[in-house]
Amino acid sequence: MTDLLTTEEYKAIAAGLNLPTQAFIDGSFRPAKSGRTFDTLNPATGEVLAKVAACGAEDVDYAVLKARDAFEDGRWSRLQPRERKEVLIRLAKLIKRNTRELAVMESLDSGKTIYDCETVDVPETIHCLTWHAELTDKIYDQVSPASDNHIAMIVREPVGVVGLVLPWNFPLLMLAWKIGPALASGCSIIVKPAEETSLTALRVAELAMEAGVPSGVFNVLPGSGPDVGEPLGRHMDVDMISFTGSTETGRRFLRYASDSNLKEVTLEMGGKNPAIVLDDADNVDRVAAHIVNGAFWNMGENCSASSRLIVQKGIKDALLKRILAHAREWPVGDPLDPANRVGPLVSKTHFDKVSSYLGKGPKVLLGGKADAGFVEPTILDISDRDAPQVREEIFGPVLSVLTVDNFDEAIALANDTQYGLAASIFTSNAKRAIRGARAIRAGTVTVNSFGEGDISTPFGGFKASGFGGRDNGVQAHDQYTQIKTIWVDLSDDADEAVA
Ligand SMILES: NC(=O)C1=CN([C@@H]2O[C@H](COP(=O)(O)OP(=O)(O)OC[C@H]3O[C@@H](n4cnc5c(N)ncnc54)[C@H](O)[C@@H]3O)[C@@H](O)[C@H]2O)C=CC1
Ligand code: BAL
Repeated sequence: MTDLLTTEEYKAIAAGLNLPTQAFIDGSFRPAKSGRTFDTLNPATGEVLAKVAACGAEDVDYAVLKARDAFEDGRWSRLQPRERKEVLIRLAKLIKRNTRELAVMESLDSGKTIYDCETVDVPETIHCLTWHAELTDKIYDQVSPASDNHIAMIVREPVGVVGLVLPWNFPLLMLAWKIGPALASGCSIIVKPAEETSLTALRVAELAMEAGVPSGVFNVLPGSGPDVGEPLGRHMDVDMISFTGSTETGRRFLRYASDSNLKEVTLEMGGKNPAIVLDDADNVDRVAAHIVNGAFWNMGENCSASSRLIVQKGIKDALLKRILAHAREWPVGDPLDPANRVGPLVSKTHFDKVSSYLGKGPKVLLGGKADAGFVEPTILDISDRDAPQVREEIFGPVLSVLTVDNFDEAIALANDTQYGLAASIFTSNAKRAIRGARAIRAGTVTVNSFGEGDISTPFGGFKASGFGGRDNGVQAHDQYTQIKTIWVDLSDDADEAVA
């Protein structure tokens, strides 16, 4: 980890940034064909950071054409895996060399704290790209035991032209989660960043060219969901979409695919993630620190945020006391001040949505205030299990506390949601921990901790949280490859037939 700078030093870097604002297609920056732009704002100040190209269907068509050309002529898709690996490792190194610039750009554009950008987002982006690069030449094809008279090879081939549709909560890291395995697999990509946060994806595309990714392989189209996401989702020459965002928009991508060419679709969507704390949990202070981190990290703008604390009544008072103490240690304020852990929410629209859940109904144990884009870490004690704060994904720093009598009730409540992305369970009883982890219907369950795992472990959801594949892990490469079976007849008859 690099040493953090002072706020003044970060502001000086911010003032000197050269922000990328145009679309990146076929190896160069260019304006939208319509000439239109949109304002991207700094959520901490509300000021316009830059005017970014507002792409549309004609830009999508052009980028798909270029990505298809690149894919078919093999300039990337048919390189030796070892060669792709070397280029991607160079890209990871270039990102590392530009850590400070990317961290500040990310913080300005999204409101994420510079502390998180420098210590998590940029380093994890580098780690993710390096990991997938290293995997490129270590994945083997298979030979089936089907028949002595044949060789039946099961080979992986890149899917083709893929659209990567990104959210705004981890702009760089979600970019890395998708471009890492997509590029390693040999696909050509069209990235559609969230309109709130286009800048770092554009800068990474430029760095990818510098690293040696050939033109046409890595394209970035900033613009709105309806203007860019929908034409990409409906395009007849896009082979696959990998999406992260809301469940509502995820459903749309399934419709786009079924209305067009039945492209493959993988969806990583929302969550209403439970953290269960049983009476026998060890080290209440440590549990409290995990709960607070799970709920408030990244302003709660996290699909796997622990947004429902399900606590057994015997431990509730002691736990809440420690949770309140930890939560008070999360300073809110200027995201370029490295002491702050909570910055502004990403946009006015999102701030209004999160604010609408505060102050109505449930008992407020902490926080509850929202002002000028910033929302205080808020803890609500709730008895109504159908309250919107219990049912809906708030995607802000709001923790809902629900009290239960026993283990079975806790598991039932944990599963009483349309979502199934992540969960945690805190207990000193190993059998209950495993039984609970198996019983919770979620893609990732952490025991006695909060976390999303590691780049080596697959990430995705059950139920309305996920569809069609996993990010991360070796399994991420499954998304971006097709399996083909090739039969070779070895029998003498076959030779005679050929002769
Ligand atoms: N699972 C996750 O990581 C995320 C979940 N969310 C949830 O979604 C809620 C709404 O946030 P949004 O930014 O509106 O999410 P969203 O799902 O609408 O946006 C995600 C991406 O989809 C694109 N998109 C939006 N509408 C589209 C359309 N009609 N066709 C094609 N593409 C489209 C957006 O431009 C963006 O790139 C949040 O409050 C949160 O609850 C939001 C972002 C990430
Ligand atoms: N937490 C990483 C995935 C997401 O929030 O979308």
